[in-house]
Amino acid sequence: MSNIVAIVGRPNVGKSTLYNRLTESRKAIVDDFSGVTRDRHYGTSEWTDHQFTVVDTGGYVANSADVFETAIREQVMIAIEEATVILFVVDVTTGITDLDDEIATLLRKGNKPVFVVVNKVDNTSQVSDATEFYSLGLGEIYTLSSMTGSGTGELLDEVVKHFEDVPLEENNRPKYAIVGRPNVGKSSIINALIGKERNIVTPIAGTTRDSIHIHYNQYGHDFMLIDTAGLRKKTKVKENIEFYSVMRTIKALEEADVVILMIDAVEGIESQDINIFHLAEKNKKGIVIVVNKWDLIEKNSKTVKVFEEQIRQKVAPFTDVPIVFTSVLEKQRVLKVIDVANKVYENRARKIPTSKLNEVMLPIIENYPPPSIKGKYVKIKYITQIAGATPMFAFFCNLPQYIKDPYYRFIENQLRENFEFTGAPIQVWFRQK
Ligand SMILES: Nc1nc2c(ncn2[C@@H]2O[C@H](COP(=O)(O)OP(=O)(O)OP(=O)(O)O)[C@@H](O)[C@H]2O)c(=O)[nH]1
Ligand SMILES: Nc1nc2c(ncn2[C@@H]2O[C@H](COP(=O)(O)OP(=O)(O)OP(=O)(O)O)[C@@H](O)[C@H]2O)c(=O)[nH]1
Repeated sequence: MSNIVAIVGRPNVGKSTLYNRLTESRKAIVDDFSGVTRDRHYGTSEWTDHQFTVVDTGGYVANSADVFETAIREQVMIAIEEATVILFVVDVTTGITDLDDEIATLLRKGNKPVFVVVNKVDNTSQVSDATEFYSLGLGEIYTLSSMTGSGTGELLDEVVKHFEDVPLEENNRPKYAIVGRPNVGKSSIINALIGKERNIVTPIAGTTRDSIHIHYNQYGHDFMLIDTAGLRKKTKVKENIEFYSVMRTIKALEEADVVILMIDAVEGIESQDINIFHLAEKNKKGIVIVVNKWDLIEKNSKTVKVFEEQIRQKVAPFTDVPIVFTSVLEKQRVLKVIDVANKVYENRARKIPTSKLNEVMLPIIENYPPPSIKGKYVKIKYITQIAGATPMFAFFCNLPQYIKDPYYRFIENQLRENFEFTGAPIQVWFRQK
């Protein structure tokens, strides 16, 4: 089950700074991905063996003054519905404002754990000022400085206590999540697949508000579809549609084995799509990209190639991902999506016997050994696939610390060229032996 920590609060209290602080351990990985520096309001974080997703609501609020209070109120409501834990950020330098009071009222009515985070407590002399925030009526307060990071550890120690344990698998059927921005055609493709049977499908497990699991068992296929469609009716503020769908998407994505990311052919791949892609990649999910509404595109013999190249450029470096062009409206290639998702599911579960792995990879390494550093040579002795849900490989060698990024990439590419892992993220480690 996913654990989502939502950061709420009025503007300028330091939500983004806290968000950056909480996700910064991952920054090095995130920075590897080119082209996604802005518009990133959610990321993964870790604390004492717990992994969770942090969502910064701040970035979603509209600039215009007349919608923003409505927007913030709505966001708090969405956070109450969708998050595991809510961090309510307030500012010690301003004290309690009217908007803080209003947010507190909503949070008191909600049934989710709320942590009052009194930010900008940069030195101990401000700690006593923070006691004012007890009057919000939300229990314990946590003073911290997002700028320096002091106090975040104490907060996270308490936050992780509210996380749900990973539940037993509800079954071992493959789980495919259909995700994508609003209006891209998620409901349409699910309807095309399930047709009238949809009506007799009942949501499985948890509340009806959770993402809906649909059991698909036709034409020799047996899998679960996780549906994130149909969220638009719930919110009035345009920006919150995005926020809402992000929360749902994170949940669906974490539950899935393969993520079917739908992109609108007319709008092309946008930063939100790329963020979802990277989130799926970081979570080691299989990925299929579906370019829908292909009927609306004027095509010539090169169009598919051009589209594919543009998409691969944007999602780089993980480009070994299948792309299917569909028109759900004209029922084109809808079943192909499922065939491809099945293939990716297989690829993600693929196990290469150690003997085969060494037989193929050792000669390649022999021909292109890691470059020597300061006259020292890395000698790779043998390779083995590590047991797990996703493809992971350990390369045993004398000087693992001398292996640099380009060589990791080379090895990954060689694994992909010689074995079939299309759509599945691969992890490669060099280990001392
Ligand atoms: N002194 C001090 N300043 C801080 C701290 N955290 C954030 N700030 C400052 O407060 C200002 C607002 O911080 P943001 O993180 O952008 O606030 P926000 O809540 O995300 O704002 P919106 O995006 O408008 O919702 C910035 O100038 C930060 O540098 C802190 O711990 N101490
Ligand atoms: N031209 C064209 N229109 C499509 C296609 N697929 C879906 N649409 C239309 O796009 C609109 C949105 O489709 P939905 O299936 O509701 O999109 P959604 O992704 O479920 O939207 P949310 O519920 O907001 O998340 C509808 O009017 C569909 O008829 C397609 O392949 N071609």
